[in-house]
Amino acid sequence: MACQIPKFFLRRVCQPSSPFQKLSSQAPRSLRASIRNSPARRNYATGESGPKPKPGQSPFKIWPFVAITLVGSGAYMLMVKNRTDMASTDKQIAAPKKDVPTFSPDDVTVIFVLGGPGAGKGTQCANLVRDYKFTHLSAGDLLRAEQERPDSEFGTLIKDYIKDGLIVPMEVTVQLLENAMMEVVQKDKDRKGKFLIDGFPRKMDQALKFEETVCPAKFVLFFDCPEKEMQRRLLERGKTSGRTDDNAESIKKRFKVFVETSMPVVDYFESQDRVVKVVATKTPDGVYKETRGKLEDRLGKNL
Ligand SMILES: Nc1ncnc2c1ncn2[C@@H]1O[C@H](COP(=O)(O)OP(=O)(O)OP(=O)(O)O)[C@@H](O)[C@H]1O
Ligand SMILES: O=c1ccn([C@@H]2O[C@H](COP(=O)(O)O)[C@@H](O)[C@H]2O)c(=O)[nH]1
Repeated sequence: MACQIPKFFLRRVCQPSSPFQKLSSQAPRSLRASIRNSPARRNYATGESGPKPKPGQSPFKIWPFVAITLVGSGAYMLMVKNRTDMASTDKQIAAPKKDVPTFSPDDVTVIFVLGGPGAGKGTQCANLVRDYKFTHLSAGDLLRAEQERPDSEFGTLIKDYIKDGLIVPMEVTVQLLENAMMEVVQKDKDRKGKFLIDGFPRKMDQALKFEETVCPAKFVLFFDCPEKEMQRRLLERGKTSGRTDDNAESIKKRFKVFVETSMPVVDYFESQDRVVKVVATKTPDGVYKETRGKLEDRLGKNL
């Protein structure tokens, strides 16, 4: 079970190092030496200097220490109480945890579509929409649309994350996906219930959150393509796409995030036998043939 540590405590305790730790370990030797050898330090460390006590008088005056300790403890307890109250207020503000996902997997089919940047996810999703009446929801497209929405409070944040190929905090993306699914389910009776969620989940927290609160997925459709080919495709696409992340520098960052953050998600689903893998190096038609065949095998008449 996860350890329940109050957030304020974590924030304080998990700082990598205090300024003082940094100072003592990273400061130049001369500065460190001058701290070690200061007169104040010598005084407490050796007891060599200072006035001598009278006979029968304790060398230490104890009351100032007792007073400082009592005042200090009182202040600390007050601070802890204050922070605890703040933490419980946070909990009241946070959205209530849902007990069940919004959509049941009995009514709604969700297939996550993953693969590196430029592997051909969008291209193959378009084919599947045409032939099997899936609804295609690209997490990247939804984020780009939200970024452009005039009243969005997340516009700038999304813009910065996308440019650097980073994963936008999951709450934003999961909510955008849930809203889009709800809209389709409520409006379009024909298409209700069959979703290709493209380019998502790219990070474990997204995967867990989505399956817990929105809908458990059937499996991941994974397009496997080497970086060299993906880079070639993206640079070609970059000539006309207008995307701020289809350039050599952003592509490099996106590949790194894909390997370090998104591949563990594929491994997680693989460990549950929930990955359908397609080789994505052939022509678009060749890739589609394999995709179709494997989906028919897996879904049968539900495709
Ligand atoms: N099998 C393929 N062979 C060659 N080019 C392809 C193939 N599939 C897609 N492409 C081209 O590569 C580019 C990237 O394809 P696509 O947009 O489908 O990839 P993606 O995985 O959705 O990318 P991203 O994750 O960046 O959104 C496009 O210009 C597309 O036309
Ligand atoms: O779940 C997601 C999906 C995407 N992003 C960000 O969007 C860009 C572009 O995604 P594409 O799928 O290539 O259109 C991606 O690099 C991320 O920065 C995200 O944050 N979370």
